[in-house]
Amino acid sequence: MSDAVLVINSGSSSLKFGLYAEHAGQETVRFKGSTSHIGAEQGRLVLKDGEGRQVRAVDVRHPSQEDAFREAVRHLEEAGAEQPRAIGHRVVHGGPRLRQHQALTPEVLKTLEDATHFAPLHIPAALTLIRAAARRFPGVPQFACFDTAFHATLPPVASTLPLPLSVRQQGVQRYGFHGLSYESIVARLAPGVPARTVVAHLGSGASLVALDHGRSVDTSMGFTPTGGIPMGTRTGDLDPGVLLYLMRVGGMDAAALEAMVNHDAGLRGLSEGTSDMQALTRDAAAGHAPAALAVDVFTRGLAKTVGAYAAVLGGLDLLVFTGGIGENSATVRQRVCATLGHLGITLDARRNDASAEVISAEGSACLVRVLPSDEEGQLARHTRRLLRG
Ligand SMILES: Nc1ncnc2c1ncn2[C@@H]1O[C@H](COP(=O)(O)OP(=O)(O)O)[C@@H](O)[C@H]1O
Ligand SMILES: CC(=O)OP(=O)(O)O
Ligand SMILES: [Mg+2]
Repeated sequence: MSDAVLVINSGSSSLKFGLYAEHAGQETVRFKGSTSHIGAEQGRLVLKDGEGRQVRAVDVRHPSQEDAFREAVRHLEEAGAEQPRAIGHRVVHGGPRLRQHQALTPEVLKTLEDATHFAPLHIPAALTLIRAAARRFPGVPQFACFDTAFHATLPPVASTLPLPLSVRQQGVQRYGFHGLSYESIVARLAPGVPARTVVAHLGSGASLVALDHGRSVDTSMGFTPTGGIPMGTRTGDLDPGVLLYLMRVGGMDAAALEAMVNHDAGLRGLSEGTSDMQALTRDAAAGHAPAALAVDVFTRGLAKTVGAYAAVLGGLDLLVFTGGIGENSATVRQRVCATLGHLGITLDARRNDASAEVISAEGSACLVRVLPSDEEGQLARHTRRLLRG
């Protein structure tokens, strides 16, 4: 029987997946793929083999995550992938009772179902994928890895929201997300994780974490992945008075507000068009004022959070950029770092333009790095560990 582990990372608009085998105690990629723009008119499915060679690249239209999953499995099989021994799912939010990576038993599934109101955008999608995978691979054990698990180390001063006790007792608190991504960065830096590190995960969803010797001590997303810094289509933190105003004066109900703050806001709302950072930085450079404003609001939110976390950590030794924007946008990194000179950050422009692994200048008091997020590798490691019990 194969020892392959299939991992499924469903994000807000993409599905990333991978098949991993174990060689000399290390998880190695057999295949890795992604499908983008789920729900949009046109997306793209890309599949690569273990050597990074592209074995598939096709235009696709996937109305839902389930369609994307079915197609991903079809392409994997056509490319010669073996049947998985176990399946690991990234689950963004498990609510207050599911914070540890674990086997998906019927009880755990029920607990996840009961937590739907904690993350109505994420939990139903995760449940759909788990059920689709169970139908497609009957009898193959499945495991859930939660984005929130990494943030179990948040001290009460960071996890507590300033709300009455009766509300806090319901589990309304800061959970924090992108935990698998942060953990992959810590693993990459180990054993030399500097004492005072900030990681900025900048993808469709974006958040930052303050790491004290590699442990999460503060993070920008809160009760849901809608909070924190402004994102592609999400507001990030917002004066609660705005929501009350829109309910009273705009007549908006919970569903309308949920759609607005998650899908029509952030870069998309500011630019009155796209949420794609690559297009926005290009349009901003060409003098398009709404695009320039969108980039400015995004980078200012980022810089302010890095500054706040330097205060929490008592200084900063290392700043890491990761995620689609963090790994690719020299403009965003340059804008953020330009306002952080007082923390001892100096960028090397050439290295930044090349997205080199170290982009700070020689002699910069704070190191700045660009590192790839490896949520899938982290999923594979956890899944195999859990499979072995
Ligand atoms: N060269 C680039 N310059 C700027 N932004 C980029 C570039 N390449 C990708 N991005 C941005 O990365 C984001 C997607 O990041 P990713 O981490 O893949 O997202 P997801 O959260 O869906 O996993 C998009 O907003 C896209 O615009
Ligand atoms: C937590 C979250 O926002 O996930 P993603 O960035 O994958 O949408
Ligand atoms: Mg993501």
